[in-house]
Amino acid sequence: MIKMRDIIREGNDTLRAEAKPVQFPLSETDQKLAKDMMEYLENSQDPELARKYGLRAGVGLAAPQVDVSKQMAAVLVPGETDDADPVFKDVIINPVIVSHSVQPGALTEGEGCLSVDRDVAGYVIRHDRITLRYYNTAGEQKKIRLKNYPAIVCQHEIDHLHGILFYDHINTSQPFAADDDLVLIS
Ligand SMILES: CC(C)(C)[C@H](NC(=O)Nc1cc(F)cc(F)c1)C(=O)N(CC(=O)NO)CC1CCCC1
Ligand SMILES: [Zn+2]
Repeated sequence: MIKMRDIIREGNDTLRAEAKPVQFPLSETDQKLAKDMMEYLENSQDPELARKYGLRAGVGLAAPQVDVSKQMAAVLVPGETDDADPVFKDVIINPVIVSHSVQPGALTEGEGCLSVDRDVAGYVIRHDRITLRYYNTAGEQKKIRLKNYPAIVCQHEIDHLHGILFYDHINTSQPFAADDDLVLIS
């Protein structure tokens, strides 16, 4: 199972590398990686297991964060209540944002990252809505439209595949600058 010690932190060059596209059909190794990454998110969102193994509760994890420079990321956005279905759950492979809203969106609380052990305040300016094309582990091509929180999570993970970290999108001189059409997502 993936533990916090397997997650690389700022300073590790893999976090700033351009990840390689994944080949299909998935190798045994890549299948296991996809499974392990999703299992990390599931375990980390279970308070008992998170405490037992010292896991930070995560909604997304990209392969470069476990030092594998491949275009693969697990996303698990939970539903409102414990028994509700997840809002979005999949391993996105070779993802491409094929279109997006002109309108920007940002989390009101800013962002953090499993690979960044410090707080960086400010609005992380992203697209409020995206159309995402990706392959799942079965090699099926998917095309989905996401908005608000799930859209933010997927953009955060896709950034990791291109060596981009969340604070690269924060306005350094005015971290909380917001033009009037910015959608603030809570
Ligand atoms: C960095 C961390 C604070 C752990 C962040 N979690 C989070 O924002 N809240 C959260 C956690 C849950 F488990 C369930 C839930 F609904 C909300 C996160 O997982 N990430 C993922 C990451 O670092 N991927 O590389 C950072 C988020 C910032 C915006 C999108 C992803
Ligand atoms: Zn991250």
